[in-house]
Order: sequence, then C-alpha cells, then structure tokens
Amino acid sequence: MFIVIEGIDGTGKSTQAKRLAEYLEAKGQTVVSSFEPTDGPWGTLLRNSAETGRLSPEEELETFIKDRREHVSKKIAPALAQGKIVILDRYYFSTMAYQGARGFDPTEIRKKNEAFAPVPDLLLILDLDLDKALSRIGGRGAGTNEFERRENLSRCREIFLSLASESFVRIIDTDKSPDEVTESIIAALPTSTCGQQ
Ligand SMILES: Nc1ncnc2c1ncn2[C@@H]1O[C@H](COP(=O)(O)OP(=O)(O)OP(=O)(O)O)[C@@H](O)[C@H]1O
Ligand SMILES: Cc1cn([C@H]2C[C@H](O)[C@@H](COP(=O)(O)O)O2)c(=O)[nH]c1=O
Repeated sequence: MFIVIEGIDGTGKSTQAKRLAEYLEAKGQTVVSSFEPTDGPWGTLLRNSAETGRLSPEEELETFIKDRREHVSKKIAPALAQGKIVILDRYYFSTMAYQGARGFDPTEIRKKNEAFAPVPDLLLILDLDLDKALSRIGGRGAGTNEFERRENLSRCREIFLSLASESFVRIIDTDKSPDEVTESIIAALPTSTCGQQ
C-alpha cells in the first residue's frame, strides 16, 4: 500500500502523516514514512533554495526529479517490494503543482515522473483556504519562505484540486481539529488497510 499526502504549505500534511503512521503501526502494520524534498544532497539543495533564493525554473524542476529518482530507487521501491506500507509527505503531485505554477505543463510533469515513479494507491490531498493555510504557516513562527508566496500557493491549490475526480484521490478538508482530520483520513483508507468498516 502506497499512500501519498499532498496539499499546499500549512494544510497539516506533516502532522497528519505522523498521525496516520502511528495509527497504522498501532494496528500492527509495518510503515515506512518519508518526505520530499528528501534530506539527500538534491533535497537539501532545494530546501536551502527556499531560504536563499529559488533556482531557475528549469534547474529547479530537474533537481526535484533527481531527488525523486534517488528516493524511489533507494527507499520507496525497496519498501514497497517488501510489502511495507509507505507514507509520503509530498511526491510528484507537488512538482505538478509548484513547478506547474512556475509555468511548466502539469500534464507533462506527470508523464515525466510516472515514467520512473510508482503511482500511489491512495492520494490524500489536504485542502484548506489560502488565508487559513498562510496563518498556520505564520503560526509556526519562522515566517514564509520563497515557495510560500500567496499567488504561488493559490495556483498550486488549483492544480491539486484539478486531480479531485481521479479514482485514487480523496480531498480532505483540514479546516477542522487535528483529531477530526485524522478521522477523515482513516475513513478514506480501504478496509484492507485498516480502514473502518
Ligand atoms: N487541523 C489543524 N488545526 C490547526 N492547526 C493545525 C492543524 N494541523 C496542523 N496545524 C498546525 O499548522 C501548522 C502547519 O502544520 P504542518 O507542518 O503539519 O503542515 P504542512 O502541510 O506539513 O506544512 P508545510 O508543507 O509548510 O511543511 C503547524 O503549526 C501545526 O501544528
Ligand atoms: C516535493 C516538492 C516540493 N516542493 C516545495 C513545496 C514546499 O514549499 C517546499 C518544501 O516542502 P515542505 O513540505 O514544505 O517541507 O518544496 C516543490 O516545489 N516541488 C516538489 O516537487
């Protein structure tokens, strides 16, 4: 089972990825949790660019893809092959959204990624009004970074929501308490993966 959690910054992805992993582990499942950009060399370069200034659009897109290629081959594919549940905080849908917002065609980005990256079984898109998401980011105390500009996030949200009708996608409204959001996520799990009957 491969579960991806996506959404614009501040929607609660990290909070919910951790809670979902804890829920599944408590049910006896073996879970591998990970995130993108990774903490490898390409991911670190990208995270630093959020503070020091973004790379050129082309270089940024290529660097996210290099980071993902390494992530898929070293961590995601081996864990799935061992029958583990993989939970990712961001994946190539973020590239469609954020690099799509920078001018690339989201459909082309998807094609390029699906040539090497496995498609998840379940894509949870956490959704929240832009003002509330920005206020949650502000509440973390670190201010916003170069990826978290209002106009940018507005287009990213549109691209994420454009995926809503796909069969493996569930939109999760996160304008609720963390416990209520976790309940909605558990309700979206297939019963074979400890979802509720
Ligand atoms: N349901 C919720 N209600 C209120 N605050 C929340 C909720 N979920 C998370 N938060 C808070 O909002 C902030 C952002 O949450 P979190 O880091 O999980 O979001 P994120 O989507 O992973 O953000 P980013 O993509 O920027 O890393 C944190 O301070 C977190 O404690
Ligand atoms: C995977 C991925 C991420 N991003 C952007 C989105 C975020 O603003 C930053 C850092 O991620 P975090 O979850 O907030 O720590 O990276 C992107 O632009 N393209 C991608 O493919």
